Amino acid sequence: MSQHEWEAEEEREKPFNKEYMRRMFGYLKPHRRTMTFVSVIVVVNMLLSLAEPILIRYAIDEGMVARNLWAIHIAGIALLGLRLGGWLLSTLQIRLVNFTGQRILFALRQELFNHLQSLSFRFFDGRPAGKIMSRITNDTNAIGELINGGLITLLMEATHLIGIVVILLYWDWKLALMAFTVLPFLYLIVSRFRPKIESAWLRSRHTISAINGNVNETIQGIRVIQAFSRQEENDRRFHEINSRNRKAFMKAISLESFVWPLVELIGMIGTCLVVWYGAMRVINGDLSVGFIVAFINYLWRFWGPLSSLSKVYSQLLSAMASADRIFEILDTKPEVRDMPGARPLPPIRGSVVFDQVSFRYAPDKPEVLRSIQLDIKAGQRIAIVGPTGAGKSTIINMLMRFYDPTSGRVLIDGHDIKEVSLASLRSQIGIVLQDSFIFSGTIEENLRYGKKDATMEEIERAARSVRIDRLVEKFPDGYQTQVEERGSMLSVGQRQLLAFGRVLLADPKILILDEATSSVDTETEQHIQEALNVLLEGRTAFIIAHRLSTIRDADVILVIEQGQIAESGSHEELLAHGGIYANLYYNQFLMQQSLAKKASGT
Ligand SMILES: Nc1ncnc2c1ncn2[C@@H]1O[C@H](COP(=O)(O)OP(=O)(O)OP(=O)(O)O)[C@@H](O)[C@H]1O
Repeated sequence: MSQHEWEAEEEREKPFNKEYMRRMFGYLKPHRRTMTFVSVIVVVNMLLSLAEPILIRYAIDEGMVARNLWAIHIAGIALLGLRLGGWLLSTLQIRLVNFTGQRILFALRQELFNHLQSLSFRFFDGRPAGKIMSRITNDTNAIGELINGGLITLLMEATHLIGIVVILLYWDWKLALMAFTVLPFLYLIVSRFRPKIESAWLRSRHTISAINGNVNETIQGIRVIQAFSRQEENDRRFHEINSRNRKAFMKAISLESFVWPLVELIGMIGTCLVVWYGAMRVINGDLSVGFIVAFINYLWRFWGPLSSLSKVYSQLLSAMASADRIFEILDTKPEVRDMPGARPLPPIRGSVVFDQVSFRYAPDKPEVLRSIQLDIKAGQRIAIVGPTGAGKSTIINMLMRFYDPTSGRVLIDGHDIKEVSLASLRSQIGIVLQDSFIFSGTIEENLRYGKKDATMEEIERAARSVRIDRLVEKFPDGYQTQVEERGSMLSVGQRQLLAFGRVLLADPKILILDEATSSVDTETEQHIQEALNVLLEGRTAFIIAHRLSTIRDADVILVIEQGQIAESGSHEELLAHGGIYANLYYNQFLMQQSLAKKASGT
């Protein structure tokens, strides 16, 4: 799915979906008892609140009109009691609902995060990271809010409405129907404007995520932006998105400021009708003053729940869209996973066979690897060379089982890697990528990534072997030095050395290395070369090679072109063959080396 298709997908609002509702309720199941208790509290609280106008009626008719001071005292104390009871129940209700909501949110976020980590690379291909992140934060919040606030509001306001309607009809159905004559108008207005208000808010939310995305990209790419002096152009783009957000917000507010007061006005008309007709009946002696005051009090309480319920409905639809996105992730099964009954891969020596391996990234994409046949002995060093996009990294992806071949098999020490457990496979293969990913934390923690239970002695030994001990000594905090996110305080060469240390600690039998193309100073280059020799010692190594020295030292050089092994053999054999490699060597590698020599002045 392309980014544009993806964004279009995110824009859609989802209709009510029973299945999603059932699944969302599933998260309430472990809290069934608490929620039942909360429901009882909500209903009791509503009943207490519904009793208030009855007491007011009593105070007026039996107290003020009948001039009975006791009735006024009783009503006053009872009203105070009701409010106190209501306060206690509300405190309990708010605490219980919010705590439960947080627990559900916690579980949902945790489930999503765990699942995300298990998903195969294919899932992440073409899905922008920002969007995935917003699912973990915003979408879980939307569901949490619905469960938290929405469902309780629904229960509370529905009880309220039903209670009021029953009381009003029971007390005086004619007067009640007179007040309800405005309901169809209210319905018309709300149903006409609510979708407009909602879509304005939706636009406002989407433009806010576009703003976030833009700021994020600017921070990530600030070096390139400043190097290319793109600030003005970026300002212009940001201004455009920012204006879209302002406009969407203003539209939403304009609509709201028009609609909700109008709803109140119409409700007021209903109340006025009751006041007018009711007052006449009071004058006629048909109704008491207390009755009409209490009746009007109920009517005041009637319009509030109506608009709350309409908002809950919007909340429900937006939670549906969030549920759709969250369940899409939760329902995606990792493509690459352990087969039923997968055995652990026993400790390996490191021989690798590619048996007619072909691969395409998606069914509608062309084949990226075509019938790759390879037979590598344990301990051999393989340099993979070839033009960009030839399929070098894809070969590595097959070996790590980041993707499964479309056809063919990969065997390690004779074991088909599809039949062994992923954890046992990957723990025996080490990988160092071009731009080594360094996590925020200390240098020690980053090294320990290779072996959780490594002793400090092992860590120091590994650091010495890959020459990062000198770097560590330079920092006052030594191994406890905090490296920022992505290791931004370290140079490219230092990051590479740290990644070497990490892999060395893991001590894998097979090593995959994507050599950095960026040039580093001669001293670091020398450190890297020395560290590399230590690292490669006694391991089968696959190196996507850019350095002439690595290529020349390799036991086998694989020349990949358009997803096929175009040539393979040792440096001397391939030069003698006079094919693609010989051409590459004379035209590219030798030139690179002489340029590098010139640059370093040697
Ligand atoms: N995740 C992916 N989804 C779809 N196509 C991909 C994906 N990764 C790579 N490709 C395509 O597969 C082909 C081989 O890519 P690969 O990364 O293996 O090339 P490479 O030889 O390692 O290139 P480079 O030297 O530039 O890193 C390319 O045409 C590339 O566009």
